Amino acid sequence: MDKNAMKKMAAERSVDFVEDNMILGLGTGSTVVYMVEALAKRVQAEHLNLTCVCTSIRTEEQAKSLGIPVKALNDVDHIDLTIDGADEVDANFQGIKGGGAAHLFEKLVATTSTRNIWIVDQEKVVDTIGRFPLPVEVIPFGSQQVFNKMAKEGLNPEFRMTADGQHVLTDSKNYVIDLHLNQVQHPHLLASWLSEQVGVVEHGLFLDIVDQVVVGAPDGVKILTAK
Ligand SMILES: O=C(CO)[C@H](O)[C@H](O)COP(=O)(O)O
Repeated sequence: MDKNAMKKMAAERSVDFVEDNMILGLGTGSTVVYMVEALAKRVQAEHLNLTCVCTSIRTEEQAKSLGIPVKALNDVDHIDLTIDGADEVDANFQGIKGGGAAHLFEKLVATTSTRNIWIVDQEKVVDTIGRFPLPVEVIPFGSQQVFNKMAKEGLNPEFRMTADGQHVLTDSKNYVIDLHLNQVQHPHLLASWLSEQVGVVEHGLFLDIVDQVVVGAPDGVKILTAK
């Protein structure tokens, strides 16, 4: 089955968890695009009263264009539920995000949220995270020095560039360094090391954050719940 079809299945199922009057976090990425479309249909059909907090300019534009009410993270006092995509997730519900360079806002919204649901296709459920390059957002000033430290640690860093050779910029106008690790055996240790580096704004290790994972697979949608 095509990967996008599996993403769409998971995305459409995930909006069943949305309840009237919720403050809802909306993630970023191609799976989230399907989720926002499905959400807009429910809002319209059931006249749901929702307040949504978006994790990127892209998601905010889509939500607004479909008539979904949006507020800034600073303007809400809590978030009930956040639905987001992910790049990889293991059996312990530890994951990697940031393939769309939105992990800083995504982590802020996720850690404000009472509950977090990820929507993925089955290929993203892995034994050990790290095959997907780990995104790290860094400020442009001195980023080459941060890169050099990562290289010295054996983390195989690579600046994320556009097709025409420019640095990919996050919504906060920062750079992204992708770490080619192949596998992350000790995610908490790596997360601590990265967080200690001056110039690092946020990394894409999302540890102990997600509560449920909605997985699109050829034989249907599976809902995994954290132990
Ligand atoms: O973390 C993210 C963006 O920063 C995305 O949620 C993640 O990259 C998954 O994207 P997609 O749904 O397009 O596969």
